[in-house]
Amino acid sequence: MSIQRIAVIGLGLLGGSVGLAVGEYLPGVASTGYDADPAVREKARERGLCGTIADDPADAVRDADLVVLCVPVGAMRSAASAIAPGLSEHAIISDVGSSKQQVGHALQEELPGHHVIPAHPVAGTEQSGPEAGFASLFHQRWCILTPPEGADKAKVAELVEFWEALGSTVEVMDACHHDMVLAVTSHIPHLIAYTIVGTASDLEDVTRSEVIKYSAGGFRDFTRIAASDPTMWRDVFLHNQDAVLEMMDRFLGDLEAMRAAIKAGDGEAMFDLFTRTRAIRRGILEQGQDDARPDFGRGDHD
Ligand SMILES: NC(=O)C1=CN([C@@H]2O[C@H](COP(=O)(O)OP(=O)(O)OC[C@H]3O[C@@H](n4cnc5c(N)ncnc54)[C@H](O)[C@@H]3O)[C@@H](O)[C@H]2O)C=CC1
Ligand SMILES: O=C(O)C(=O)Cc1ccc(O)cc1
Repeated sequence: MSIQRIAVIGLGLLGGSVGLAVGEYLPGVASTGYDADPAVREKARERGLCGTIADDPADAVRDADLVVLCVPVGAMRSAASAIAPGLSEHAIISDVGSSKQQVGHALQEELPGHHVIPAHPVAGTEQSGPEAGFASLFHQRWCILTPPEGADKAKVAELVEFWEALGSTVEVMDACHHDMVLAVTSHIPHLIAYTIVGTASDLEDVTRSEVIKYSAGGFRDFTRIAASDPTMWRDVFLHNQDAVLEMMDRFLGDLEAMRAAIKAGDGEAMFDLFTRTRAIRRGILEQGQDDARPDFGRGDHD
């Protein structure tokens, strides 16, 4: 592995997991971490999330071969600007942000002449903060790289090797395509969960307490997703606006069609859709991609 020193900026769920995974699966690689919040830096030292925790962003990235920005997508630009004075010319600057087009542009604008290769490990939980990370988060998960046109192929290969060492399978994709796919598979599902849980909590008192009491079913799964970090998700919707709006319009059209089917008593339309969606779920399980691992997201991974 040509990457010998890495820097992790932002030490929450993703940054903490990257730091712990490097310690576990790349023990020869030196890691330095930095977080803008001093309380997070303190917790990161306590948990040993990285070999060293720096108190200054430019110091954190000095001599690093790879810098991974693990901050909310709305903070990527300022994090990039803060590390700029310490960056080596040869360093790869990457990130883990959930949306890619705007993040990629922000990083390239802030760091002209540097090797910017955005990435998105499609791996996470509803938890956040420096206590939430665990080394195996990226095992058997996709990591999508969205290198800009003209990116150095050798640097892309180094980043592929890094994510594979952490247990991921890497796919290279255009950033615009990434944002469209993730809008429908991740961003809109989160929006639906936030909305349905909000709708339930707006019900009158008696019904609301019943919703909580009987939430062993599908609603319970929505409450897990709706417990996800508000800052992170606000930023995703602010920075993947076009793709989310496009996919949302399609979804609202389909929801409207189901409303019409229910109103018309059209059981066949319902049965057809439910049969199709059941086949999709079975396909996911056959590929071994079910995220509902018994210990998934319960914070007991250390
Ligand atoms: N939570 C998840 O399941 C997943 C999140 N992501 C992406 O990973 C990134 C981080 O998410 P999480 O780790 O979940 O969030 P988190 O809230 O657990 O951690 C983010 C950390 O960044 C720090 N931070 C904020 N601005 C900063 C700055 N300018 N400089 C240095 N530190 C700063 C915060 O203090 C916080 O400790 C986001 O871009 C998110 O979209 C990607 C895959 C999964
Ligand atoms: O907790 C869940 O179910 C998730 O979907 C985690 C997740 C959140 C954001 C991402 O960009 C990728 C994965």
